[in-house]
Amino acid sequence: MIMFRPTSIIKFSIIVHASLSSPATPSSPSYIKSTTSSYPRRVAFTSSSWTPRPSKTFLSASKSNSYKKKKNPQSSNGRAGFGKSPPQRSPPAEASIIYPQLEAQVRQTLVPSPTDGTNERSGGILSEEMYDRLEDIYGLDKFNFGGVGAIYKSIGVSSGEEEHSDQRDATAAVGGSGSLFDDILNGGSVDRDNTLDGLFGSSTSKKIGNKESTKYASNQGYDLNLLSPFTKFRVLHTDPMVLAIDDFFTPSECDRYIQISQDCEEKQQSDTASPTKTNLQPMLLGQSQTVGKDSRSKAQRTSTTWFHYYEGVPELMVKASRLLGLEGIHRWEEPQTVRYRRNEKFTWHLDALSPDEAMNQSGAGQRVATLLVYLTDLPSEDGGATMFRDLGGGDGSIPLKVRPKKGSALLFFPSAGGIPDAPFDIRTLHCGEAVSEDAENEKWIAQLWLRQRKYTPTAPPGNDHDSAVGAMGAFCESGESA
Ligand SMILES: O=C(O)CCC(=O)C(=O)O
Ligand SMILES: [Fe+2]
Repeated sequence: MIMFRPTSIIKFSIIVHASLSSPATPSSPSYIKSTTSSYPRRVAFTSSSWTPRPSKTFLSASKSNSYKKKKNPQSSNGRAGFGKSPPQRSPPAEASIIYPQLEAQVRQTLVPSPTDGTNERSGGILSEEMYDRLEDIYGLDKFNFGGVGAIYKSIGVSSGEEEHSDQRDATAAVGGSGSLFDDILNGGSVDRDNTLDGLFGSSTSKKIGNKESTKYASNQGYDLNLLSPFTKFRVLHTDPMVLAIDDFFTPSECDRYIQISQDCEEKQQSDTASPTKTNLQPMLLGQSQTVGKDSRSKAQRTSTTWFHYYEGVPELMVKASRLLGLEGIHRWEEPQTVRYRRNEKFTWHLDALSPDEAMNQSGAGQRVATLLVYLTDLPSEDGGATMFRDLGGGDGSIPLKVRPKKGSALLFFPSAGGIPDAPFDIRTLHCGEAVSEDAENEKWIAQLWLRQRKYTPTAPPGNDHDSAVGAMGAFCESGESA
């Protein structure tokens, strides 16, 4: 069965190989299960209530025009520039069966990264253009707010007057509207100029008052500005943007995340403890359970996932929020670690949620950013790369393969920036390549998804964002976890 039809852009009768990675509270108290047999189960999702309006232009294409005034990284080397068609691509056969090739119009919006720019090398500084794109397309106006030679964007918390993204999100979560997704689901219309604001929960129609701003700021309890800035960016793809941040985690941070996950596995296997807010033990989920409450999203991955208390992973919460320039952590889903043993993988999927899932879960909305941190190194012969089927690497190779590099983070945006009025960017179709049978290391990643608005965690039991403030504060002060 054809699962996704990019050809039907206009009447977007979506058939999604539905969200494959949405977390869920496990339905069974037995957290360890090895049910890999039903892979890959393909289930069509058809939303009759959701029919985006026709659209003639592509968001990224229209955004592209403004960048022509600036230094266009594509023009210098004769590669496809904004608005031009990249070379024809032949995606891997396996993915084409499930997800047909992108339609020509959509392919035109793929803008590969330059091969000769400084951003290609690890250690490069993110260019002004990239900051602009992060702000204009993805709504991140304080991205990384620093860096040697980069644009300094401080996250101020003292005035009480500044309108922060999370504060706006909090407003939206308690009744603010005007978001693209609200609009799509309600069958209304949305002004193109408001689309990005809505997408990222930053509707200006309901501004938050000074009083609430002050309260929010003073409750924060940690200062992200104390962290030294990230400096090692690689722009792996320009549009849609895929970034690597090579100085995200230290090797010891990587090791600690693996260790706490493994410890928990041992304890749960020997039935000596289960996760509680006191022991902060992460919760280990079985394979098929990692992918959602609903039957649409079963068993696409053969890896194992742990859900962590926010409080138990302050490094991740602090660094992720600092990278994206967020005031608070309330929009992050449950932090996760994932282990892929030899031969394990995660098949082609989109991280964006189906519209109904996005509107459930306490109105948290769509997944707007995926951040994953590689906790182990895997050389190319060992497999385990994150692969983007329709994006090209800097050398023109397809698919774009991101090799796991210990401590390096990968950031991309599953929903904004694609086809206007569609809640996900189908160009970000990706997978976790199988780890080779004889690979030296297992592949481990830590992972976070950012939602449009405040998210209510469901696991481990009693998990909540606010409890992490103390641990995050301690980490910000000392640069080390407590
Ligand atoms: O493991 C990877 O490289 C990708 C993981 C992923 O795409 C996901 O968990 O959604
Ligand atoms: Fe994914």
